Amino acid sequence: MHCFRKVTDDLYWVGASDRRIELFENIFPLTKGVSYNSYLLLDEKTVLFDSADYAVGRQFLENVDAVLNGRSLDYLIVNHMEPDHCAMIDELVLRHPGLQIIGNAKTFPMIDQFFDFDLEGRKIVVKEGDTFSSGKHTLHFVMAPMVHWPEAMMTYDAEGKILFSADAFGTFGALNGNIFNDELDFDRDWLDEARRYYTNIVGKYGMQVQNVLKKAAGLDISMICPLHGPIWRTDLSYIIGKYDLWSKYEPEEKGVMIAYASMYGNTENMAEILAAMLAEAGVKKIRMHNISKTHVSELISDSFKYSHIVLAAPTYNNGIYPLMDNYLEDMKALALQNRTVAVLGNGTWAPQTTKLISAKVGEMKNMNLMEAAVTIKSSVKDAQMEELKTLSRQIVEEVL
Ligand SMILES: Cc1cc2nc3c(=O)[nH]c(=O)nc-3n(C[C@H](O)[C@H](O)[C@H](O)COP(=O)(O)O)c2cc1C
Repeated sequence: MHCFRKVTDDLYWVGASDRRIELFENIFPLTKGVSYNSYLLLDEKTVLFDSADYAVGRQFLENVDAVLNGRSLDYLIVNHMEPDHCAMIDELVLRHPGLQIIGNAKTFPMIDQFFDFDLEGRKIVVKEGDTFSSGKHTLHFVMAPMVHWPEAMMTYDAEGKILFSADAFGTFGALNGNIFNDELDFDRDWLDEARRYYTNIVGKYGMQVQNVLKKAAGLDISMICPLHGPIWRTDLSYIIGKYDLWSKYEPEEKGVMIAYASMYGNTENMAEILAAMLAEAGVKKIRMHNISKTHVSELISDSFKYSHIVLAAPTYNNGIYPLMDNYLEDMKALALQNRTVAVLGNGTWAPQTTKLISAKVGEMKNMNLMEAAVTIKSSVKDAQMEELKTLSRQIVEEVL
């Protein structure tokens, strides 16, 4: 049975949520599930904006059928060809033989790659600035290349002042009946997952996001309909502001994230000592992670959030402890920049991590490596307490 919701007089949310999914993209743990949003416009012509993941296909189709209420589906706009939004295209074509598909020049080769149905006679190819009239509504197409796939685009409904933003402004998290941002407490319940979604999925493409934000600034937008998570119809500047910060790789908080790896507790002890020193000096925004227990997607999310990052790890077979190495590779791949980083290393016979971690951070863009790194041999002794005090003092001067 259907569970659609009305967005405006003639626009409906026909998406669905998945709370059974363990891993998004088979990588990212989802403790709160995810929603796949799809929107159906009942104008003189009927227009569907994107479809949904196969996992929620039945609910999605029931919602679409219920809103169509006997009408046929005339147009499908494919803003994004990632399978979590396009998996149902062939099913829609089967159910609505006259369906026309609107996409850009990069969309249709991908449809051919993912599906086997014949596109002949169904394609409407649009480019930047093109418009399409569904009756009362004029839809404008805004290309968003590499946010976060090459074919990504957005559709702007000038009458409703609505931006269908594809994956931009989306977040992890299933919807709970409430689909509008003013029906829930985004800052309290959603922001962390929104940041984790953005930084891990889109984070690498900050420059492309900046380009799209500039285009969006020229549009009169009163509602943003993303493909995941809540619809924005109030306080749009809040989420646009977050996207602006994240895509410029600017921290949200002046504070310290301490990410440590430790097998036997000695590197952990060094990290705890530094945290206590910072707290003693009045630093309130300190976030500690044992990276063996925290998923790397959360580490990335907090790395984007805080201004200062402390990395602590033991030496492992002359290299960096593997999970720390993986986290550093991810940080580099996602183009994190503009952070101040301090390194704490450990080793029992030939400590290498201080040097090796510093070298990896040095390969990243605009990273400020603090000189006051600390190396211990197996465990913290009095001499390193002094070095930790020096490092703590320097961090405190910058964050307070
Ligand atoms: C598999 C393995 C490989 C290691 N390789 C090195 C090494 O190459 N160089 C070194 O100095 N210590 C090496 N160590 C020792 C640890 O880095 C060292 O004991 C460190 O103090 C452990 O810190 P923790 O107490 O935080 O786990 C290795 C330890 C293990 C278990």
